[in-house]
Amino acid sequence: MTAAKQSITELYDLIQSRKSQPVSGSYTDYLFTKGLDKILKKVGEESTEVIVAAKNPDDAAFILEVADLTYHVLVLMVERGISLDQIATELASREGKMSRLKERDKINKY
Ligand SMILES: N=c1c2ncn([C@@H]3O[C@H](COP(=O)(O)OP(=O)(O)OP(=O)(O)O)[C@@H](O)[C@H]3O)c2ncn1[C@@H]1O[C@H](COP(=O)(O)O)[C@@H](O)[C@H]1O
Repeated sequence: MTAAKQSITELYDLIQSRKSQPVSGSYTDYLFTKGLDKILKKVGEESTEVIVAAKNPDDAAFILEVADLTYHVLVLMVERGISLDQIATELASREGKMSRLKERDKINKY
């Protein structure tokens, strides 16, 4: 497993454990206690921050905002009971579909 895959999986598992075994004072626990609307608000805010940072040449700021958004999306997935494997399966199912669509577009051009 690559470092990126491993760290996302580990973070997802940690977030999931915060849901099943709440740790008082934990930010993740705070989000789960507040509930879905609060998590959605954070995902919205963090998405906007990613958009703003992407327009700035400062890579460090952009990376920080993408990391914040990633964390909050993982919290949202755990809240909704969606696993990383379910997302991976959906992405994998597009592989063939996307190349078929590209082929169809090529054919339609001529
Ligand atoms: N990756 C993160 C992470 N990214 C961002 N954040 C928190 O997200 C918040 C975003 O900052 P904001 O200023 O937007 O929000 P805020 O004003 O602090 O809070 P709000 O009142 O707006 O909700 C900060 O408090 C960050 O600490 C995170 N909090 C936790 N994690 C990871 O989650 C794991 C579990 O953390 P705890 O649940 O806190 O133990 C740890 O390993 C952390 O690495």
